[in-house]
Amino acid sequence: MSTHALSLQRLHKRFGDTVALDGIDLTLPRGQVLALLGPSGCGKTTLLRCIAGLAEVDDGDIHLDGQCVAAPGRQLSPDDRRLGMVFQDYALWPHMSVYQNVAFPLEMQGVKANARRPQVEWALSLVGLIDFAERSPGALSGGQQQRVALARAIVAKPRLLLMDEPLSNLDKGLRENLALEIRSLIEELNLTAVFVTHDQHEAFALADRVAVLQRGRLQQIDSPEALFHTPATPEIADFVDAGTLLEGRLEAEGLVIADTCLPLAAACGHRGEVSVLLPRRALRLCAPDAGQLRGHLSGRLFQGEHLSLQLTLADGATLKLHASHAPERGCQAGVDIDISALRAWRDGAHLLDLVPGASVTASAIA
Ligand SMILES: Nc1ncnc2c1ncn2[C@@H]1O[C@H](COP(=O)(O)OP(=O)(O)OP(=O)(O)O)[C@@H](O)[C@H]1O
Repeated sequence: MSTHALSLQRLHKRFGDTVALDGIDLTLPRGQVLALLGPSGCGKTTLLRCIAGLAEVDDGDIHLDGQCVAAPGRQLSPDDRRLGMVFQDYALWPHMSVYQNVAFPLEMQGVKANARRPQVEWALSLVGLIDFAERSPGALSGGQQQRVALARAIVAKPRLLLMDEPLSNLDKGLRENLALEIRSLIEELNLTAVFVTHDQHEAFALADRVAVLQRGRLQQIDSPEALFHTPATPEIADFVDAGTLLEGRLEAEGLVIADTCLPLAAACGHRGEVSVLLPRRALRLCAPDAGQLRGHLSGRLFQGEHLSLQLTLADGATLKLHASHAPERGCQAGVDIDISALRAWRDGAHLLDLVPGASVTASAIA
């Protein structure tokens, strides 16, 4: 039997001329949570719908626990896939009580009323809503309604939990709390889950692994930490807000960014235009004349644990960095760069080795 709860091979899906999924391959081990992350229109909802059985694949196949549930000419119905689903807009039945909503999947499976009760009570207790069983969904807050949807999704002990933007209708504080609750529920029940989001914070908070989709293709699949610290392309770096992206140039003398040459400790084979990622952790605020780059503080946001800063350089480029102290907005400041933490690509996709660990001093280009 397959060790993977979910396995997708060469998945293709078109809508007329639009290629929604363009050859997706991925596997998900049992007990893991996978986020499908990407910009609007990248294909993440289509992928979730194909897994759920709500859309048919054109090519490729989908296996759940080693069982083929979708392939050209083979399409197991959603009910036969034994999945739990949570939708962005909760999708609760307004004319049914909370209890009846949660009991519904069991009823569909033909579980007798007296056998349903302990399972429904178990699911409602898990989401902290046992005292709300007789209420109608309309008499609950958004967060409570999403918990009911979660209880309904897990009540029949699905082999895979699918969630479509489960937190996006909730306000920030509630989103964080519910993310923590969902995460601990998933761990407690050892569930395998796939969820769709366009918000990297939601993906990072809930997932063990994050799959980034762009234009129907899987661009990178990694842990949240690896995705954030080692994005595979500038586009992904930009999407997960991994720092500042600048256009630069590799020359014999070193890496040129914002008219400043950062000498590399050893030569990098490539010469020419590059995209450079400067993660916040690579930039340290210092006195105006002490760093390799200098500019004025154009943004300064107090965020509790740190200040979130923007430093605009003479050429108009703006660096994003964090600091614990900073002068007021408008003041001049310098930035010290840890070149070993930078990433650079040529042609927008080919990662270059910038010689990690180099310690640099900068020289201005005339
Ligand atoms: N039923 C449909 N008919 C025609 N085109 C569709 C259909 N469903 C999706 N598409 C197209 O397929 C592509 C992928 O859509 P999909 O909804 O999967 O993207 P998404 O990443 O979930 O976007 P969003 O975050 O905006 O929901 C888009 O170009 C979309 O317009």
